[in-house]
Amino acid sequence: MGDLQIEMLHGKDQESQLLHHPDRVTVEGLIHQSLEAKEFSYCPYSNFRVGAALLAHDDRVFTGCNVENACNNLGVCAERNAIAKAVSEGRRSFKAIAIASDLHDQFISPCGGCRQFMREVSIIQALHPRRKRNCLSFIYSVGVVGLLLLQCLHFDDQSS
Ligand SMILES: O=c1ccn([C@H]2C[C@H](O)[C@@H](CO)O2)c(=O)[nH]1
Ligand SMILES: [Zn+2]
Repeated sequence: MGDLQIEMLHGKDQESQLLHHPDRVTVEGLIHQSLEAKEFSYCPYSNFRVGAALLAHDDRVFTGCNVENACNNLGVCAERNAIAKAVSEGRRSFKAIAIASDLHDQFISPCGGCRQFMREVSIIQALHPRRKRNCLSFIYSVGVVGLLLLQCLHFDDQSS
């Protein structure tokens, strides 16, 4: 992890100035855990391993990997698994999520279903590790939650 590089993808918008930015140690730990979670990926159909590490507001980390199924549409993405684990253990408020794949020169971008899930729990900071010229770098993406999925389904008063 010594050669970790940080690239900012977004983050200059006004709302991102108000966000809590995890410190470097936290970010490195989160990325590391997403890479570990990737090792558990069950993906015999796509052979595309994904791991996610989700940082809750109380600093607990919940990991998830993609879990595929012979019945294709039952497969679950890593991000959604991590979110479901965290919510089922009482967390609803999050600081950031790291998402790792085996892609080399590109970072992974969550699918529409995961964006809808992220929208529900207001995840707006995503860390996308990628390997580039033999060193691990990642994109630090900060955005406005509504931009995860334009005009997505949401209800404003479902705080309970
Ligand atoms: O952000 C993503 C993108 C894809 N996948 C999974 C779904 C499927 O199992 C495999 C190929 O799309 O990767 C994730 O878990 N997260
Ligand atoms: Zn997804």
